[in-house]
Amino acid sequence: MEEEARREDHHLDSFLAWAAELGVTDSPCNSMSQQNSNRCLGNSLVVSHFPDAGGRGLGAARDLRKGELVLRVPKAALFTTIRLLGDDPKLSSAVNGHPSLSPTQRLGVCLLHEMGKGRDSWWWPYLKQLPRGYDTLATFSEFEKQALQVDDAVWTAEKAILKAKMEWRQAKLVMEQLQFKPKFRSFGAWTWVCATISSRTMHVSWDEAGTLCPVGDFFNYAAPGEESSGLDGGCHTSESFLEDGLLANGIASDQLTTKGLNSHLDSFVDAGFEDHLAAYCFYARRDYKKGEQVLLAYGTYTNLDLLEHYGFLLAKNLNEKAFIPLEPGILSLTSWPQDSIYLHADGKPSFALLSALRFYVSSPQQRRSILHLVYSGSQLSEDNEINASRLLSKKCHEVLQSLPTTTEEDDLLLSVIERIQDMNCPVEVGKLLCSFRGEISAFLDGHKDLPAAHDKIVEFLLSSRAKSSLGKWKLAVQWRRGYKQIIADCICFCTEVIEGFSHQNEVNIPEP
Ligand SMILES: C[S@@+](CC[C@H](N)C(=O)[O-])C[C@H]1O[C@@H](n2cnc3c(N)ncnc32)[C@H](O)[C@@H]1O
Repeated sequence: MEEEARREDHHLDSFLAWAAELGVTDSPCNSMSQQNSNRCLGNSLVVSHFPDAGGRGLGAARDLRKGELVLRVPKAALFTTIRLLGDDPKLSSAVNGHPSLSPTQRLGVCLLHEMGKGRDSWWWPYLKQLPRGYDTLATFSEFEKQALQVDDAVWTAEKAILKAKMEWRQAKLVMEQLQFKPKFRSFGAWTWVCATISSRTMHVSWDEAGTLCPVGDFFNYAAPGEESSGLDGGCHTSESFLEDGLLANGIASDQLTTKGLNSHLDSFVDAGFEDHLAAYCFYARRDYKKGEQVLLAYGTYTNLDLLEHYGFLLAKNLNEKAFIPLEPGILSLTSWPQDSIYLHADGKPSFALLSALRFYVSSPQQRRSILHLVYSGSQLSEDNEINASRLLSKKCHEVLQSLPTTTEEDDLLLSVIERIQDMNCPVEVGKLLCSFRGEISAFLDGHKDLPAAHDKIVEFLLSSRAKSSLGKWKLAVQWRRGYKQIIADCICFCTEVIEGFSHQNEVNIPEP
C-alpha cells in the first residue's frame, strides 16, 4: 500500500514538472517566480486530498481573493483533437476518413490511440494521472441501473448505456483500421474514454468535444451559487465554465487583475480559454483561506445529471429536482414545458407544477377566466389551493408506495454497503454477510458468475471488482434515497398548506 502511494506521489511529481515545462503555472501573469521552479503549483494552489468533496483536488496555497487568476494552462498543454491529429498524419487520415464521427468520438479515438502508445506517448505523464475507472451512468451494470428504482432514472441510465454502445460500434471501425490492440478497442475502453471526456473536458470555442486540460482538470465541483451563501455573498457566476470564457464576455487580458475583474463579477465565469493569453485561465470564485479546497462550477446540475456526466452526486444539492409521474390530463391542460414541472430540493412544487395543479383542480367552467391568474402564479381560492395540495400529496404517496424500498430500508442498506467497503478482513466480511444476507443478496444475485460457496463470496466482496460495483450500487441507493426524501418533504409541505388553511378558518370563526 505504502509502496503504491510512493509510486503515485512520484508520478504526480513527474506530471507537475512536465506541466511546468509546458508553461502551466499558478503564478500571476508576468511573474518570474515559476522560472526557478520545476513544479507548476505552489504559489496559489497545491494538490491535496479532500475525502468528502471529490478526493484529489486543488487547495489554496495561500489566502486567495475572489476573482484572482489562480491557474493558466497554455494552449501547448491542451489535449485537443486538432492537436492530436496535427501531430500524427496516420491518425489524422484514418479519423478524417470517417466524417460521420461526432467530435466526441474523434476525441475519444485520439485519446485511446494515445493510451495505446503507453510510455511512448508524449502525453504519458498526464495520461498516468487520469482515473482508471469511473462511476458515470454509462458504466452501470444492469443491477446497478435497476438499483436506481425510479423509472426516469433507470431510463436515463439505459439511454446513456445505449448511446455509449452505439458510438462505440461506429468508432470501432476506425479503431480497427488503426489496429488498436483489442484492449483499447473494447467496449470497456470506450466507456472509460466517454467518461473521461464527459467528466474532464472543458469548453473551447473551436471544438464541440472540448479540451482535456492538464492540472486544470484537478479542480473539483461546487454548484454555482453556493459561493454567495459562503464568504462573500455577492458574486454571480454564469452557468458554467464549460459554456463561456472571460474573454467571451469581453474582458481584455490587461484587465486580468482582481481589481479589473471585480467590476465584471456580475458576469463572472470561473474559467475559460482566453485568446489574448493563449491559455485556459482559472479564477477564484470567492475568497479562500489557505488550505481550503478551491472549487469550480462546472454547471448547474441535478444529482442525476451529475451521476450521468461526472459519476458522483452531492449530499446537498440546491439544484436538485424530483420529477413525479402525473396523468396526461394535468400536463395537457397547460403549456408549461414538461421539464419545468418538478419538485424543488426542499420538496416544494415548482412554479409550473403548482400552476398546473391549480388549473387542473379548478372547475372546467372557470378555466377560461382564471387562466391569466394561473400563469401569473396567483392562488385562485382557498378550496382550489387545498385541492391542489391534496392532489399533489396523493401523487407523492402513490410514488413512494410504488417504489420497492422505504427510506429506512435504504438507510440500512447504505450503512451495510459502507461497512463492506471499509472492511478488508475476510472474517469480518463473513460475519456481516451472515447478519445482512437479505440486504446483500440482491447485489450477489446481480453478479451471475459468482460461486455459491460462502468463502468464495467473501473473497469476491473483498475484490476490487466488488469494490467498484459496491461504489456504484451505493451511488444508486443514495440517489433514490434523496429522491424519496424530496417526495416525503413535499407531502409535509402539502400537509402544512392544508392545515394552514384550516387553522386560518378556526381563527376566523366568529364568536357565537
Ligand atoms: C474534473 S475531475 C476533478 C478532479 C478529480 N477529483 C481528480 O482526482 O482527477 C471531476 C471528477 O472529480 C470528482 N468530483 C468532482 N467534484 C466532486 C464533488 N464535489 N464530490 C465528489 N466528487 C467530485 C468526480 O469523480 C468527477 O467526475
